[in-house]
Amino acid sequence: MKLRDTLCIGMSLAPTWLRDEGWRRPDSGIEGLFSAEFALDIARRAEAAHLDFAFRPDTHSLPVPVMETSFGFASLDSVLMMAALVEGTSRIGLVPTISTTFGHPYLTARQLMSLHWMSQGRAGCNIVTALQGQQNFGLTEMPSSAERYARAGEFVAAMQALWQSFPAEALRIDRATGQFADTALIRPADHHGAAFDIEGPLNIPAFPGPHIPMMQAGASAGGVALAGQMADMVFAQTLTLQDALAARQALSRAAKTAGRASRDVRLLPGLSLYLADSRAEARDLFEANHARVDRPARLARLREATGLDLAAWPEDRPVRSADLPAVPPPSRFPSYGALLRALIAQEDLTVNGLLARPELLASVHWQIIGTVEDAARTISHWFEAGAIDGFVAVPGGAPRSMHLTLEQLVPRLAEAGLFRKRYTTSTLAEHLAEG
Ligand SMILES: Cc1cc2nc3c(=O)[nH]c(=O)nc-3n(C[C@H](O)[C@H](O)[C@H](O)COP(=O)(O)O)c2cc1C
Repeated sequence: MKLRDTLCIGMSLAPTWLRDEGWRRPDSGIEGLFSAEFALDIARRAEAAHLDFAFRPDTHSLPVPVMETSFGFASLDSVLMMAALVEGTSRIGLVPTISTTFGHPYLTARQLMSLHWMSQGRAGCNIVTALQGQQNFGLTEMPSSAERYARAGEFVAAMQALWQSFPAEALRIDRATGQFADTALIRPADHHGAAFDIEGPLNIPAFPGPHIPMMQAGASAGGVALAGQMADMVFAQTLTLQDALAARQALSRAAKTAGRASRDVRLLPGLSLYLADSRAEARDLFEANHARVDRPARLARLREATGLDLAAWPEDRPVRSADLPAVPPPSRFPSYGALLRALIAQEDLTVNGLLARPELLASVHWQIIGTVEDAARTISHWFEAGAIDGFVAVPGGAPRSMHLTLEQLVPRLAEAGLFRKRYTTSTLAEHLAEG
C-alpha cells in the first residue's frame, strides 16, 4: 500500500541523456557541459514542471579510459553547481552530493547552511560513502563498508550538532540595544567521536526555517540502516518492481528500528527514461545510443552478470534457464544479474534475440523505453503498489527525452492527481511534507 498521496520527483542534473552516444547529437549542447548555464537550463525546466528538487550525483575521482568516448565522471563540483542555480530559480530544492568518506563535517555543514541561506530554505544533501577515489585522499585502499557507514553516521551527527550550535534564535540584530547575537545561545558543538573531533560552534547561524532534508544513496544493510536513522529520501537502484518492493520494505523496517515512521523515508529510485512519440522510435533511440556496445561487449556483460558464456554458441540456439550456472558469479550489483536470469526464464530467446534485448544494455536504474503514456502508466502502477514514493529522473538518449520527461510526462502525472500542479510552498522540506 502506498504511503503517500502524491509522488516526490527529483531531476538529476547529471546529463544522462548525453551519455553514450547522446553527446554526439547536433543538438546536444555538450560544449556547455562545464558551464553554469547548462545546469541552470535543466533546473529551470525542472522548476517549470514543479519538481521537488534538482539533484547532482558527484564523485572525487576520474576513471580515465571512459573519457575516450564520453564524459564519465568529469563534472562541476555539485555544491558550487547548486549555488549557481540559486539566482535563476526560486522554488525548486537544490540537492548536491557529499562524500562522507572523503569530506569533513565542518566544511560541509558550513557549505550546506550557506546554500540554505542563499536559497532561502531550498538546500538538501545527498550523502554517499563513495566507491572509489581513495588515491586522492591519502588512503591506500577504500575503507570497508562497515567503516564507511560508521564514519557516515558520525559525519551526519556532527553536522547536526554544528547546525544546532548556532541556532537561528541566537541572531538578534537589535539596532536599538546594539545586540547582534545572544551569545548565551551559541554553544560549542562538542562532537568528539572515532573519526572527528569538532569543537564548534559553526561560523554561520542556522537558517530560520525548515531543516535541510537529507538523502542517502547506498543499498547495503549499513546504508539502509543509516537511511532509516537520518534520511528523508533514499536514492536507490531498483531494476524491477520486486526490487523496489523489497527496498521499500527494508527501508520501512530500518525506519521503525530507528523509531521513525515508514513514510518519513521516501524511496526514490533512479528512473532512466528513453521517451519518444512511439515505442518503435523510443527503441530506436535506445539502440542508437548503444551503437558502440558491440557483440563482444554484450557477451561480456552477460557473462559478468550471469556467468553464462555464449561466445561459442550458434546465433539461433535457444537460451534457457537450464543453461545458467547454478550459482551466479559474485557481483557488485546482483539485481542486474537477477533481471537477466528472469528474462531468460520468462522469454523464448535465441542467442541473437537475447543479445539484442535492451535489458542487456540496461542502465543501473529502473528503465522505461516507450511513450509518455507508457511511462505514466508504469510509474502509476509502481506507486499504487506501494513500491516507490517517487523517483529521480535520469532521462536517456537525447535532449528530447529530457524535454518529454519534464514537459509531458510530469504534467501527465499531475493531471492524474499523482503530482502537484503548482508550487504552494517554497522550501524543500515543505515540498516534501506536501506529499
Ligand atoms: C543509487 C546510488 C547512487 C549513488 N551515487 C553515488 C554518487 O553520486 N557518488 C558516489 O561517490 N557514490 C555514489 N554511490 C555509491 C554509494 O555511496 C556507496 O558507496 C555504494 O553504493 C556502496 O555502498 P552500499 O554497499 O551500501 O551500496 C551511489 C550508490 C547508489 C546505490
